Amino acid sequence: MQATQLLLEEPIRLASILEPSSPTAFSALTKIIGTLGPQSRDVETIEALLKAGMSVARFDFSWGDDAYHQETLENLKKAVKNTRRLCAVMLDTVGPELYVTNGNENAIELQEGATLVLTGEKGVQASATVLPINYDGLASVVKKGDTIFLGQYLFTGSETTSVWLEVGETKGKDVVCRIKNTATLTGSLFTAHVSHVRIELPTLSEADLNVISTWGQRNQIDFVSLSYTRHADDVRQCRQHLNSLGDLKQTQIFAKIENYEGLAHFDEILKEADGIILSRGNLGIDLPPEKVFLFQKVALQKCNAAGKACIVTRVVDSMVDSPRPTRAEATDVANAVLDGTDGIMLGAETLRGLYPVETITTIRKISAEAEKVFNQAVYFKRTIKGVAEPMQHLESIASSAVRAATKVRASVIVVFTSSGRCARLIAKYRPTMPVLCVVIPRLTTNHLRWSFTGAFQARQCLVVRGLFPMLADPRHSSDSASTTNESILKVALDHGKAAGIVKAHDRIVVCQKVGDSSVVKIIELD
Ligand SMILES: Nc1ncnc2c1ncn2[C@@H]1O[C@H](COP(=O)(O)OP(=O)(O)O)[C@@H](O)[C@H]1O
Ligand SMILES: C=C(OP(=O)(O)O)C(=O)O
Ligand SMILES: [K+]
Ligand SMILES: [Mg+2]
Repeated sequence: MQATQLLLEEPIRLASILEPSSPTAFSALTKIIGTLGPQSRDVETIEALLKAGMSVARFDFSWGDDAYHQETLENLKKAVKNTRRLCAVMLDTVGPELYVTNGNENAIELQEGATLVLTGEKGVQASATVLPINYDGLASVVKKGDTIFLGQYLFTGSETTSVWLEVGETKGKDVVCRIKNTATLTGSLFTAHVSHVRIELPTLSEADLNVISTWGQRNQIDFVSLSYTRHADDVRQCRQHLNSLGDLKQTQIFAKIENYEGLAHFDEILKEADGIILSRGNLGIDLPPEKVFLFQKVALQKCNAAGKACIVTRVVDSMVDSPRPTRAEATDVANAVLDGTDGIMLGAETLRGLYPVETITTIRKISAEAEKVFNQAVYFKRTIKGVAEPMQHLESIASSAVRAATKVRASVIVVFTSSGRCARLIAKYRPTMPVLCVVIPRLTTNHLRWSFTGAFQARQCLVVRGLFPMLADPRHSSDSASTTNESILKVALDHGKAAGIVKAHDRIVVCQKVGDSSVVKIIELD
């Protein structure tokens, strides 16, 4: 990254860096996704997570059943009502994940140099010499010398509860491995990762399809995070399934790039998906360490150029056990923001970590500091250069809105939208000020019943950097007659004032349609 990427007024007095930053509700534009589980599923904790800045909750079906995740979601809904903060719901699929169920949950001590058999045989109890794995084809896809990584569910890779195995020989469904480091496996589920090997299991398993049709449909999920996406076809298949479930045709698909194969087909996957998750947990195992940074920078640049949201995962693993991150992790978060990420996803840190709320607060503060020195001018020039001309009207309007807001030092951009499209286009240009998205409901019918659009579209803004959605009152007619808009604009500004981002004499930029034409207005508040 060239030095010009940093907006540092030279010479910056190092002491000024230490001045405390003003804590405001919108103190970070970057979004934070928390994976909810044992340490973060009670109403009180979830309220604290929302106040700390979590705007999307991930329900990972790799572990926990329908009832478990339903109870957590009911608590999330209570917390949303109590705090009046919107939160989107993301359903994470299991996919072709390799895992070992440790039924009796006894800790398993593994000694370096000893032998361990991974078997595809059914009905085998886990022990320190044999582990039953869910994929009976493993023995036919691995060969002598291959590396297998085995960690507890939502492993962080650094702890002593994960182990590296080297494949010796295969016998029938058994893979005989040598243990390369002493470790203790704990918990009821271990996940395995075999480098550079194609696991012949469907990306959407039968179980996944069923979870989407039942839990997903019942709860009108905003996102599916599609684990181990390897091809664009995987996304198309998921889209087809969602479309067959009525309302879920509005659900967005975020493809998780978790291995080499997904990386190799990144461009086609990005075209097909609504967003991308750089699953650095598994990807970090599949890629050599020295290659991870470059993949992240290139992948983020491609997502930014496409105007699609991209999320980076597994950032502060040490906060599973500590109230502060390591300096390397803190710098990693800041660099992800400077690389252009829309959001940060937390896994073990919020699911089972000791400090879930502190983790969210830490991510928000680091993101806010990095956003202050994000060189939007350099980013804007590079992004607009990448857009073919003649530009689409809406792209021109959106980029003009951001340019105008930057030049007049607006405190906020207000955008009216029903689909969220214009808001996402504005976000593509990474404005330095928050974007208040006023989502206007539309009345639709599926010929069986009437319903309003807008709820999905508003919550789906919660994963895009800088977008802060609010649902306009459906009583306002959704046509763009300017009188209606003025009253809605007033409501939006009141919302902004309440949140502390708009105050008297501020300049704001408004993006809306008046009659048939899309306009960008600059307003001085009295
Ligand atoms: N209900 C509305 N009132 C005023 N302007 C609107 C409304 N809906 C969309 N717009 C404006 O229309 C243009 C197209 O935006 P887009 O997000 O594609 O609209 P929609 O979501 O309705 O398809 C943008 O300038 C946007 O601000
Ligand atoms: C997000 C990831 O996947 P999961 O947490 O679902 O294992 C990852 O591997 O980083
Ligand atoms: K998963
Ligand atoms: Mg993963």
